[in-house]
Amino acid sequence: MLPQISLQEVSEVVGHGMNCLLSLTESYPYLYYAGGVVFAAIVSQWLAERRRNPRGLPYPPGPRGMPFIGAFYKIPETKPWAAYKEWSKKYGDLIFYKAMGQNYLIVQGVKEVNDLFEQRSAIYSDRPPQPMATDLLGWKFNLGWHPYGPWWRRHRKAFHEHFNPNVIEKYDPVQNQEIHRVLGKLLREPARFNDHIHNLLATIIMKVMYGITISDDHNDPWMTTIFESLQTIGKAGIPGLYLVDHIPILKHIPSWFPGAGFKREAERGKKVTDRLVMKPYEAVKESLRKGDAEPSVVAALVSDLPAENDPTRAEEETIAANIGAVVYIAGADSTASAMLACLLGLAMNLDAQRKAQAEIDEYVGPTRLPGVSDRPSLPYVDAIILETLRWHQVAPFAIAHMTSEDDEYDGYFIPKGTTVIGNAWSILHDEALFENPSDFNPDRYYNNPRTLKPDVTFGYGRRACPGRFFSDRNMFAMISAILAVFDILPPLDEDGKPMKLDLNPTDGIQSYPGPFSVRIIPRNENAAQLVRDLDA
Ligand code: HEM
Repeated sequence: MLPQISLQEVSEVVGHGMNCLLSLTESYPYLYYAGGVVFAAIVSQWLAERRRNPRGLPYPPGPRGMPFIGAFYKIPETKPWAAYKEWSKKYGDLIFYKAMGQNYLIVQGVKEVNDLFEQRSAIYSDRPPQPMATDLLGWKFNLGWHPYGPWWRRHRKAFHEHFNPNVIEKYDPVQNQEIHRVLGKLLREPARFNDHIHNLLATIIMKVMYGITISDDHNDPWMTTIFESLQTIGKAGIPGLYLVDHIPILKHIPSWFPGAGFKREAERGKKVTDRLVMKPYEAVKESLRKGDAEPSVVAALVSDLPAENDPTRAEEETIAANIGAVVYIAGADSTASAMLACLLGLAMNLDAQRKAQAEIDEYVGPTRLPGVSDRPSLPYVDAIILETLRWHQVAPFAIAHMTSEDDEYDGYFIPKGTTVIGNAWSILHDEALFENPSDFNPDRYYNNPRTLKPDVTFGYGRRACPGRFFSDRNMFAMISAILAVFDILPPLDEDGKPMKLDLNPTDGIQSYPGPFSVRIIPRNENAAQLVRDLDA
């Protein structure tokens, strides 16, 4: 998934951007020409769409807005997933609008999601171009932003070989070792649970991918590079915030050119991206040369590379390095966000917690932790995972898809190049499908196969998250282990009464539960001793 940046921030950036643009046009008249190019592009897009839609089919319903800027100013700033759900009362489950010359389609019904993303996946699997992020800042490595085509397919295949459900069992030893460590940390420093959970996922992924152990130290050099690169991509990760996203030809202007601040910004950021992708990759290659490499995905990819003189070698090396970097970027914080939501939900529903603990006590007993092999006997823990993924959307809008052909659906015209956004939140909070959808209630999934599973939380069609099996296995191992030895309780107020908790998810491409605290307390002395023994 992606770094967190809220729409509030986006709108501040855009507002600031507009002011800057106005002052820039005074200093750099070529921006008037750029404005002219945008204007011409909008007009030619309009003419082309009329030509390609000879029967004059309407667009799906939606806010129409003002000439040229379209409905840009109507795009909801906070909790847009809930705002779009409100819009559906007026427009239905398919909402279309134009903003700054770009077409947007919001899809928020089970049927529409299935009809478009799944049944027509051949034309609903592209991504909107983001020249600032991919070409200039070097985030081309991220398969999540690759255009739909052969290069994406080769990355996805390489990824799948190492993360499909039949092979991920091999990562269990790393996962379990790190879970034992984190239980020890939760016992010693329960108030820092947020840091521990983030660090746990980062550690598992760096070990699995590169065989690299990161330290708990905030200055760990690997973590510093990752953090810096997330900062550089924060703004550029939002498609359309930079002029160059609208006029890609601007990427060729030299960085010394007046007004080309974005090019200088990109040059600095690109160096960080190169470090992110190449440094750990080179470290693995070096360890392989010296013969002391830890087993890891990247070590396996490097070992499988074609011979030095093979013409495909360079491309295969790029794919190996790219896969290494993308797993951290896509996998660490997303799973951490879901894990934190789970802890919060459990603290809000002690009854659910007791049911899961009773199940664990009965089938696993007090002398060991549950493992993935116990899963068939622990259906309530499974219900907790499903409910967590339904209740809190880590990526409420997934990553935007784009149509690669014109389409007709239900009597409407959907042009090629439309940005298509699935609203998983709206589906998974539909009162017609889920009673009291804002409640964290795993009972709705317990022994109830008819309840809609939260699959859309992992995205759609051919672009659906390829890391979901790994993440699911991590979540089961972590949640069952935590529940076996700890109670997760709400904080107490001054009078010693449990405080009310709330999910209050953050805005952004990637969403986290709002700041909260819980008390994490060993269930009994036996459980505390088990944690100490495992962490020794
Ligand atoms: C709870 C955890 C996770 C959630 C909720 C999640 C969710 C998502 C979503 C919504 C997408 C976009 C799908 C679309 O565009 O339709 C996605 C893409 C992706 N995810 Fe995950 N993810 C999680 C964990 C992971 C993990 C652990 C990995 C790596 C091991 C991973 C790797 C990826 C990759 C590589 C993509 C891009 C796929 C493509 O564009 O073809 N994710 N994820």
